[in-house]
Amino acid sequence: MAEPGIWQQRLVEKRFAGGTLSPLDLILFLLSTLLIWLFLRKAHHATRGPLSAIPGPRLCAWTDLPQGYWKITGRDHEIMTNLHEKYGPVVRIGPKHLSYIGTAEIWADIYGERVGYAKCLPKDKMLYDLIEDCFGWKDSLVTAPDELVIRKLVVSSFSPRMNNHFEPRFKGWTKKMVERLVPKAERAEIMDLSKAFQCLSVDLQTDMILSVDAESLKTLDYPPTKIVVNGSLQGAALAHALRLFSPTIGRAVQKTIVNIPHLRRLLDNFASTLSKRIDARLANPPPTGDVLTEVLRKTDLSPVPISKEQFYSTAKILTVAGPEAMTAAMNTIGYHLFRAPSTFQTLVSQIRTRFPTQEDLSLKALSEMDLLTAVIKEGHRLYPLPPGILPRCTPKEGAWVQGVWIPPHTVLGVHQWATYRSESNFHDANGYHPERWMGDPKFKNDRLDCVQVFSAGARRCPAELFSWCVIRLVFASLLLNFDIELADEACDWPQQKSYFIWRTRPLMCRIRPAEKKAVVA
Ligand code: HEM
Repeated sequence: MAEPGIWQQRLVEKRFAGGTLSPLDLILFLLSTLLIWLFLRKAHHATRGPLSAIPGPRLCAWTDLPQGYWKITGRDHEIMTNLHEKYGPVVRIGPKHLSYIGTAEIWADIYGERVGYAKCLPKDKMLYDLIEDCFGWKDSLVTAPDELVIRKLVVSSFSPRMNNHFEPRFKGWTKKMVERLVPKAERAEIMDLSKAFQCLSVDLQTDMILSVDAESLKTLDYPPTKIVVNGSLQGAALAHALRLFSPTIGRAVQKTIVNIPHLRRLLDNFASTLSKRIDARLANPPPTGDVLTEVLRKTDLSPVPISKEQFYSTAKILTVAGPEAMTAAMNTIGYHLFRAPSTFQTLVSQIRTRFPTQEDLSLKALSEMDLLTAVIKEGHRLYPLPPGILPRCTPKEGAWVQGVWIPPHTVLGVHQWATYRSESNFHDANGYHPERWMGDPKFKNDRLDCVQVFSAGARRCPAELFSWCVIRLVFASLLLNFDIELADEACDWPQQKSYFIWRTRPLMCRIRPAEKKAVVA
């Protein structure tokens, strides 16, 4: 076949020679010129552009199709880890997409606050708008620009003072979880402990934020929120992949998916239940106060008004996103702890010695237990949420990362799974070793500060302290009251797929009353 340029030249020669250039010929000529120009531009960007020096699969420099495909497979975390092993700490995974193995400095460069231009790199709209579109959470804290006042209000609602204030409430809910598990333990049942984590998180957080009992622990089954989230994950990954390729097609597919009657009904019920709960809460302020009390109090003092829509969407996202993250965290912490008999036994004996009864558990005392802290950190490291990248976008001035100038409108981020499974950061990176967090000399070269499961900078998780308090209480309560072993059915737990967040597998465990039983007063 003749090259396109030669073919064009012939067309022009032939037509002009005969003096008969028809409108169709002219259109063909212009179209082919345009295509050639687009091709050359793409080729230049792929092979000579500013990102061309960064290694990666060749096809990725030309198109987003490979990374879109990886997202749909649910195996993005493993594929990316292999790519980093092959190409190094920075990989070009799309024409304008970069993935990094994190270090403390890289986290700060990408997610930290910057001086001189934007306060921090903005979130990539391709992903975050999708979350907003799917659930209709317009301008919530997650998608609002960073300087917005709403973030300050939410952060102050999760302050250390508020955590102390809420301690009795946290303890009340963990005790309720224990009470619900006692009959199962007495029958030595095999059960999905993940359901208990999810129910506790939903009930505790709905109570803490809206002073409403969501009643999930009553059934010990997944609440409707989980069904909606699980049902939407793969569809959202498909829409995201298509948006990378063509935002218009991606949006159209996403609209079709969310309008599938069954899913639409679930989403609508879910949205209206949440709205009704917020309305009811606003109509009847609770005497004891909750997160919303704090947000409302600060809103009154704020010089910048918060729109009703933003207020509602933020309250909704707090009651939904929180439990998902907490459940995923508790699943990985539990799974890894229960399959490490010696760590498990040591922690059990530390807890049962220090706290004779459930009532003796206290946040302060638990925060002093180094092994408990190490077990939580190691669980987070092995299955972080989200496992992939929290994508950020460089502004029109571009940005400097590790002394390298990254051009404008490049999407980049630290890949958590690849970072935490990298042997360059951790000795035996795939192994479970809580002792690496306790100064064991075997792990003296570990780069512990590259683990930032709550992210870093101005948009880091506002509920980190809260999450620590609740997770410590939950595990202390479980180990104090029950003997727990993983059931055979849990053997495929690690084969989880990730669609931005984990699609969690059941955590099947056999629970029995603790041999030296603690008193649930
Ligand atoms: C172990 C549990 C948790 C983990 C690992 C976690 C992790 C994270 C991460 C990595 C981010 C940054 C997301 C991004 O940049 O896109 C984030 C943001 C956020 N998290 Fe958490 N989170 C947890 C628990 C919670 C809980 C319990 C709540 C609410 C009650 C919560 C509310 C939020 C909100 C509202 C944001 C958005 C903040 C912003 O954009 O300014 N998280 N979280």
